[in-house]
Amino acid sequence: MLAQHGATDVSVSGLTLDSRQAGPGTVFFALRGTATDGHQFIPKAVEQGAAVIIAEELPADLASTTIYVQVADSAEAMARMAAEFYGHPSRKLQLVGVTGTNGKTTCATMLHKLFRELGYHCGLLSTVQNQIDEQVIPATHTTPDAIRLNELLARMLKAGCTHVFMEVSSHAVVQHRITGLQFAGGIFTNLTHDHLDYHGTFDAYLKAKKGFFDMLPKTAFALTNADDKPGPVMLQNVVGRRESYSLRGTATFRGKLLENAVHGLHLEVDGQEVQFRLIGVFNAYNLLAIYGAAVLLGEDSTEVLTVLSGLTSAPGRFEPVVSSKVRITGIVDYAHTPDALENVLQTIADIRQPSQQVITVVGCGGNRDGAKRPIMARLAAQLSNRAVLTSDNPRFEDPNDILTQMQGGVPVEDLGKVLTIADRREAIKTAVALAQPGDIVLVAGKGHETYQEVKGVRAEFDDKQVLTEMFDLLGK
Ligand SMILES: CC(=O)N[C@H]1[C@@H](OP(=O)(O)OP(=O)(O)OC[C@H]2O[C@@H](n3ccc(=O)[nH]c3=O)[C@H](O)[C@@H]2O)O[C@H](CO)[C@@H](O)[C@@H]1O[C@H](C)C(=O)N[C@@H](C)C(=O)N[C@H](CCC(=O)O)C(=O)O
Ligand SMILES: Nc1ncnc2c1ncn2[C@@H]1O[C@H](COP(=O)(O)OP(=O)(O)OP(=O)(O)O)[C@@H](O)[C@H]1O
Ligand SMILES: N[C@H](CCC[C@H](N)C(=O)O)C(=O)O
Ligand SMILES: [Mg+2]
Repeated sequence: MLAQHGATDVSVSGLTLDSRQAGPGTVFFALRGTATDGHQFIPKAVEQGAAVIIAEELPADLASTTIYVQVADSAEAMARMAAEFYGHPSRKLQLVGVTGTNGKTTCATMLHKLFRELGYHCGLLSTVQNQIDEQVIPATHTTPDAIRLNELLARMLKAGCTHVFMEVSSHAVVQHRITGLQFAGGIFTNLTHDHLDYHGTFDAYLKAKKGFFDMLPKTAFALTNADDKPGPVMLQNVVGRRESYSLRGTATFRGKLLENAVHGLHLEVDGQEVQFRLIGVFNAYNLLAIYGAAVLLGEDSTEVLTVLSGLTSAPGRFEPVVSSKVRITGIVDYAHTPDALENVLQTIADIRQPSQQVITVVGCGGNRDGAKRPIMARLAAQLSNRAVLTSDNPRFEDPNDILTQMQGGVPVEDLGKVLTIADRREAIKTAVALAQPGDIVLVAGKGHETYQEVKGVRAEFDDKQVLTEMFDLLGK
């Protein structure tokens, strides 16, 4: 705290970072955002009855009935106060965070399913949804802001949860959303190209992820992917227990790929042969991470593998869509980064029959990292027999501008394979019409999402539903 004006004792009814939510008795935190500066809204929060204002800079005119506290970093102060206000729920839970470019939702969701099957009450905080046991609480972010996060953890604790599995996005680390939490463990999946619009450089992105491991206490485990180049970096100077998993070399948890087939992965894990329902080498890594974390949390390795072998992945992650009306296999996948798209297309190449053609529908989100657009289009064109470039969530950008940037990445020799159709429904329809019996249509980028966001408006759109509709149409 740098300075304080006003009374020292006050009863607080709630915390908020948004002046529009401020009411009598609330504490309003003025945050410097990316679009606007919360300090501008201090008068509005006071007008709405906020009892306390926490800010990096105080206004010249101070209201006599309000307490003003000046701090060096409002976001950090908010996170610490939120943990305190909600009674530090993280200290009474086994809280495990998963970070990395890809695989967070898969690992967190499957850990939640696993621990439910093992008989625990547990919470989940993920991109797809938050959960208390099977009760679903909609999610707006991969990692909620510190106030919502601590509030959810407190609810989970009250509901009897012993374990909580959560995704830790790089935005969350930088914005102090997880500051003040006590983790029992941290998992690193991998680090590849994404979010460079926000972090500026790959190095800054790496540092953001590393920030999570640096805050782990001595009692926590830090479990990293030894086969991913930045993996070992995550463990540098970590005070917690340093653990790793690998498919290739020495590590705490070792796996060996025996078969990657259409019916699932066959792996040897710590000397035990297991058949899993998930497909793709990338999922072998996810499974090893989940297994390792469960063992580090004290579970029996054989029991963990037995339960894990029967589990399916998170919604919209390599999810098959089939119809009795046509002999085309649809796959809906949330691949929205170059690495994810390459992995998914490589997985399809590994498991398909030579006669099966692959038709890929893909777009890139607006108001997000533009540098990944030409790369994703190139990968779609090179690794598929046909590709239909389309819109993802254009947000506030012109869909045609995004598509022009994507087209720029298609190699000249692949141009003949590529169609561009801005309307996602039409794009899926065209891909299905191009497919011959036996072929595979991959619809990438939106996975579980049930909307398409255009100019701030979310219209209903579900890749799985549209694919099914198109299959039915073709089958008529
Ligand atoms: C880029 C980013 O992370 N933005 C987040 C950030 O918003 P911001 O910095 O843009 O906020 P701002 O609009 O500039 O406003 C600044 C402050 O003024 C306040 N304000 C604003 C208007 C007003 O009338 N009154 C008022 O008090 C705002 O509440 C805010 O506290 O802080 C907000 C409050 O926590 C978040 O909702 C918002 O997430 C936006 C919606 C978002 O799209 N975030 C994405 C990029 C994100 O966080 N993604 C990651 C996952 C990424 C991954 O896949 O790895 C995630 O964890 O979800
Ligand atoms: N371990 C992995 N390595 C590389 N790619 C992966 C891995 N796991 C999943 N993927 C791919 O990335 C996509 C997103 O996976 P998932 O949702 O689990 O990641 P995430 O890290 O939660 O993503 P987000 O940052 O958007 O929340 C999947 O649909 C799949 O294509
Ligand atoms: N967590 C990612 C999700 C991207 C999903 C994709 N469908 C898009 O809208 O760009 C992000 O916020 O960048
Ligand atoms: Mg996620």
